[in-house]
Amino acid sequence: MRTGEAPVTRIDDRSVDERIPITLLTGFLGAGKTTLVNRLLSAPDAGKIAVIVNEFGEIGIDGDLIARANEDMLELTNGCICCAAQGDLMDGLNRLFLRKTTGIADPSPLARLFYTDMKLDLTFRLDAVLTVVDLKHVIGQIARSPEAEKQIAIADKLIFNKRDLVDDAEFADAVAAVERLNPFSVKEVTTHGALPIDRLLDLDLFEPKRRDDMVGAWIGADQPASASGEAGDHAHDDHVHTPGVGAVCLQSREPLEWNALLRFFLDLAQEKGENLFRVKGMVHFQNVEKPVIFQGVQATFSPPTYAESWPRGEVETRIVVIGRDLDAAEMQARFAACIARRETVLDRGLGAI
Ligand SMILES: Nc1nc2c(ncn2[C@@H]2O[C@H](COP(=O)(O)OP(=O)(O)OP(=O)(O)O)[C@@H](O)[C@H]2O)c(=O)[nH]1
Repeated sequence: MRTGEAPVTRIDDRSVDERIPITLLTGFLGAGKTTLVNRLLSAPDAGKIAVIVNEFGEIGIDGDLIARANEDMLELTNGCICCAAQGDLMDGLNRLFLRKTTGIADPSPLARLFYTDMKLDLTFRLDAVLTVVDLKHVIGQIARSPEAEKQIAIADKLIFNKRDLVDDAEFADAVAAVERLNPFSVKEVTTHGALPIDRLLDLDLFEPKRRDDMVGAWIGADQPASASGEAGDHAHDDHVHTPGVGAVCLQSREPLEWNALLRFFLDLAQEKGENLFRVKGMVHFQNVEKPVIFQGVQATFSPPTYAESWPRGEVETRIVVIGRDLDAAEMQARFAACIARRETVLDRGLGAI
């Protein structure tokens, strides 16, 4: 959905999603992306993976660094996934790993493509945006680079790398600095990108549809409330005015009204523009039993889908908004206006007459 367009609700049949999963790997210069990809490709259970190393039109400077450890590995050094999808290149391929060469690249245009390019959407699904974080240097990178902030803000999973280079105090400071930008994403801590394949691929964290067990993690519902920087029902004073990049979590146990929430997001997308990075929501709508997954990257929203069940069985709307200079108090006030008005006994009685 682009700003101004109404989304179409669709119900997914998860059992028949045979699209090729794409993992988008991003992270600042030298964070450890190549190291991680090398490890991944050497894993005996890696299967057939294509690695697209570059952004469009760039020279493949990293190509030689990626060890051809596995004969099933396919590397597209100047690849465009749209073109690749048309050839036999993709035959038998079961995974595609997209590795951004440039450490300062913004991953959001590509993520948005999955909402807007229907041809791409037929063949591929974006599994997750993984952002590698250099624990040693991330605080300086956040201070100097808006792109570094954005890469962290948009991540579905943050991979804190180079644990060997920081002591416990530096580690805690770095994690705190990153969590201020994106408190809700799933996290891993590692050295030299040494993570098992099942913690990197097939996570279903970008737009959870296939794995209900990931929905709670996707929306940060598995994390303690004190770490979440919530607005909504439980606003914390220290998160009400967050300059720079930050997250606001809106929550409500009362059901919401569809049109009002839609208006809320259309207005937010219009007002914030480029400064709105990511929206992830699991919404309890009036007269709808199942949770509705509602999410977007910048002003582009995906069609809402249903999840099968509520995390921990708790029926509660939880929407995470990540962006720059968000006014949590104002957002909370507007969000409160989206709560559906209760039908009173009298109203129902009158309706029956
Ligand atoms: N000590 C230590 N060094 C690491 C770790 N991970 C990666 N490195 C080193 O950090 C340097 C950069 O790693 P790369 O994997 O090339 O990083 P990258 O993100 O691909 O770098 P760019 O392509 O420049 O963006 C290399 O010298 C790696 O060997 C780690 O966990 N600990």
